[in-house]
Amino acid sequence: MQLVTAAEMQKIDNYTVETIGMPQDVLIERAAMAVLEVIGAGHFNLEHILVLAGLGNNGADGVAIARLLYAQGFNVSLQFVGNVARAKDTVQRQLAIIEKHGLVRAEKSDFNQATLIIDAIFGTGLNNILPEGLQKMIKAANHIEKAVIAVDTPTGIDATTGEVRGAALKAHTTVTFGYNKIGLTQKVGGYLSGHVVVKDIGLLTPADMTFSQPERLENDTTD
Ligand SMILES: NC(=O)C1=CN([C@@H]2O[C@H](COP(=O)(O)OP(=O)(O)OC[C@H]3O[C@@H](n4cnc5c(N)ncnc54)[C@H](OP(=O)(O)O)[C@@H]3O)[C@@H](O)[C@H]2O)[C@H](O)CC1
Ligand SMILES: [K+]
Repeated sequence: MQLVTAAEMQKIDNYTVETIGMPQDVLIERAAMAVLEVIGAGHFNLEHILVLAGLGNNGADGVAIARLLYAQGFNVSLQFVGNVARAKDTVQRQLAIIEKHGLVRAEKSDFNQATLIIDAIFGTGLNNILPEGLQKMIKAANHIEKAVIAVDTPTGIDATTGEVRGAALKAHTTVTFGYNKIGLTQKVGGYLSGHVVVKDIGLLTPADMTFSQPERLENDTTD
């Protein structure tokens, strides 16, 4: 199994979009469908699903997940985390589409009401310590021990090192795209990621790609 850094994953993303010509929105849709497969696998109480979406492509995945759940008749709430005006265009497009589906974003959510939280706040683009307010929200969410499915990475975990950037959501399951990330297998990231499911969403890897970590053989037990 090949483990990758955040930068290596972003290089593969960019190659797939820029060189291969796969539209980003298609990758976002496939990422969302991959998470729905895990949500629907029967291990979670789906009575009230709360999706937390951030301002980057991780958030775009989250809004698409909320839309797919809503379209299938689930009781789903969507809370945007951050300043919508600063959101990437991928997120803006997803928000416009979900609005036309009739789903109105929640301004504030009571985590206690949710039976499952979908963490789509930050993924491999995390590049700094989390804002204070978000750290508080994450610590409160961890305290009530709700079931959390993390999209790509648990928010607050550095995808390359596994270190915590101020605070990090504890996930029951992490659905990560393309390759597993080094940060989901070591340090606190190895613990907070929970059960990691790697999903293929159609990413192509450049033939000349070099990785910082050697590929581990499937039954390789070395740490
Ligand atoms: N692998 C793939 O092909 C696909 C991945 N997808 C998803 O995309 C994310 C990565 O998306 P990205 O937009 O690069 O980053 P994030 O969504 O993780 O972060 C969003 C932006 O937030 C800003 N940021 C980062 N850290 C902080 C912080 N500590 N506090 C505040 N803001 C922060 C940062 O913006 P800057 O302007 O600061 O650079 C980030 O850009 C990946 O994880 C997948 O979920 C695709 O959707 C599907 C294909
Ligand atoms: K996330």
